[in-house]
Amino acid sequence: MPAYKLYYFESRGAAELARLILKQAGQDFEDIRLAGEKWLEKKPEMPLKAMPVLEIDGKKICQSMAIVRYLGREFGLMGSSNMEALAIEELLEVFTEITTRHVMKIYFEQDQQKKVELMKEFKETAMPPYITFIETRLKENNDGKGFYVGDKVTVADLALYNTMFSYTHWMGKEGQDPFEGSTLLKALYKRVASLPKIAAWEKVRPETNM
Ligand SMILES: N[C@@H](CCC(=O)N[C@@H](CS)C(=O)NCC(=O)O)C(=O)O
Repeated sequence: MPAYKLYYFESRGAAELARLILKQAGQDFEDIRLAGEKWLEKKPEMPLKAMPVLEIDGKKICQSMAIVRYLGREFGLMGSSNMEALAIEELLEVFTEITTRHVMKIYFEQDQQKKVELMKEFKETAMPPYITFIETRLKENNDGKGFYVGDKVTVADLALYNTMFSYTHWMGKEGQDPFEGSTLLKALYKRVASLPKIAAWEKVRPETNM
């Protein structure tokens, strides 16, 4: 097995899905969290002067979603067929779209009142079509009672858990739940959160705002 080092800031952010995959796979890795001066010292060594970066036996690889797909394939978490892999990748793209189209704008809004209004609009207008889509896909597999695809956990389930955790904590501070009423997704969230390796990680991982 190669030696893995995962470099990121002191947050879940764009690195947490990779961490979850490594944890679910039971794979040792160095979880290197850089801040301030330490980041500035290391930055020149990073391929695109940004993180996350996964170092595999000394080779530094960037781009969070490429890292996620690589780790998913490496540890058998990208489904059991090309069709399952397609559904997983489709979901990953949905989350990327939600982040770039909606979440970034809200996150960087400086005016607190405007921010809360944007969150409300996000929950009431932007999210429902995505939730309907994800629930429809989920129902196509075992009527939504198991995992997102197939009969075992994949990167799709970890991504759902990760996104739901992040949005719920972030918007929960403003009394908003973007997944309100999504019983199927909430049930899947619980199934993933109670996987022994994920539950163990959630207990010990550093608590961060994002
Ligand atoms: N497309 C890249 C984006 C990487 C990126 O922009 N990372 C941010 C943090 S999420 C960063 O390192 N910014 C540089 C800095 O803060 O100095 C990915 O998905 O990995």
